[in-house]
Amino acid sequence: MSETYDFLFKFLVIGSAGTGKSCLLHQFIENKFKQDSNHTIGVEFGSRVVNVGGKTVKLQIWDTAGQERFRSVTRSYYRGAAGALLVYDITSRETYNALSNWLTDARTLASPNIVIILCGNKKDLDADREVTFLEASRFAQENELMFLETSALTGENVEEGFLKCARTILNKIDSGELDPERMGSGVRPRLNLSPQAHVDRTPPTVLQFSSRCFWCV
Ligand SMILES: Nc1nc2c(ncn2[C@@H]2O[C@H](COP(=O)(O)OP(=O)(O)OP(=O)(O)O)[C@@H](O)[C@H]2O)c(=O)[nH]1
Repeated sequence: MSETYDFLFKFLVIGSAGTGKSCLLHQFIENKFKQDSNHTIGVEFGSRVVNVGGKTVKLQIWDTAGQERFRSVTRSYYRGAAGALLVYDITSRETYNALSNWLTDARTLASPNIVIILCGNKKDLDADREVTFLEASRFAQENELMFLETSALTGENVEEGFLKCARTILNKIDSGELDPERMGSGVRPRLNLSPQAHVDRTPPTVLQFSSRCFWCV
């Protein structure tokens, strides 16, 4: 018997190299810390079905490489994303300073209405902190972003980050602000899932320089 989900959301994980994007995705999908994480080459992909506000939502998550040399490849995956985790490392001011550029890319290449949650990752390394919670929350407020500090290592706030973003998108659909039928909305309503839908967790997969995703055509 096939099952259905209410919505399919396209998500991005973006931010500078080494901020912990792949580890956040891995923690969200596999529920454990990814040991020996290497730089992402191009993009990786993972998915998980979640229940948010009484709705079943499949999140299709594209984890992009942070290194500059992959920028042209990763940019081609932005189009049609409904939500994004914008990640910096609380122990690296350099990654925080780069946020404006990432934000511009997301709003230009994905959609001006993309729902973005700012994640200050490596919260467990508080002793090495270079960015305060207060300044990052101000940045978030000024740029209309949600904000959380996360730790892919301990799992703190990781689930919350993805779910908060999904919940906000659902609220926009409910209020009529986001039309899921519109091309490029990053949302697809009611599609059939495989029979194992209730446990569907696609582990992160490396998609090196693959052709464009189906959302982008
Ligand atoms: N202490 C701590 N280390 C982390 C955390 N998240 C990631 N790391 C470490 O940070 C390094 C980079 O993590 P990745 O997930 O590969 O970073 P990335 O952002 O995907 O990097 P790129 O693929 O190059 O863009 C690795 O050594 C991880 O072990 C965290 O929450 N806490």
